[in-house]
Amino acid sequence: MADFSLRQLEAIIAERANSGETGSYTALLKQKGLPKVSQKLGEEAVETIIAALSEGDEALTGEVCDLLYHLLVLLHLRGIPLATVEAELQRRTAVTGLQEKASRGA
Ligand SMILES: N=c1c2ncn([C@@H]3O[C@H](COP(=O)(O)OP(=O)(O)OP(=O)(O)O)[C@@H](O)[C@H]3O)c2ncn1[C@@H]1O[C@H](COP(=O)(O)O)[C@@H](O)[C@H]1O
Repeated sequence: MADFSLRQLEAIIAERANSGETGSYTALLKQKGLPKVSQKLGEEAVETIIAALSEGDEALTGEVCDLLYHLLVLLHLRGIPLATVEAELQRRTAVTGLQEKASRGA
């Protein structure tokens, strides 16, 4: 269990999204399309914020799982591999967050 990674969940999502199985929530989400997945991601983000501010660790962990799952489904629908996100995060480790913000001209 400790070895489980987001890469493995990404692979499960890809397999289930393309399965077309009626019992698959991932396949159902894919069928409903990017607007529905984006809406769900927003809902899960709000639920995560509420849990962070007013609920216990177990509830917050559950909401973070829902959030990460829907984020991975969104990336799948947009055709962006998790490896691309990881590569960008790795690139950003070369600078501090404030330096990165300044480089964007913000
Ligand atoms: N990690 C998840 C995961 N996290 C959350 N969810 C689903 O996300 C939904 C969020 O709950 P909500 O109450 O907000 O949504 P809802 O009311 O069901 O949906 P709406 O009516 O709002 O559209 C629930 O149906 C959860 O089951 C997930 N569904 C699937 N996975 C993973 O994806 C794999 C494949 O799932 P299937 O595609 O269903 O086989 C599973 O084995 C899991 O590993």
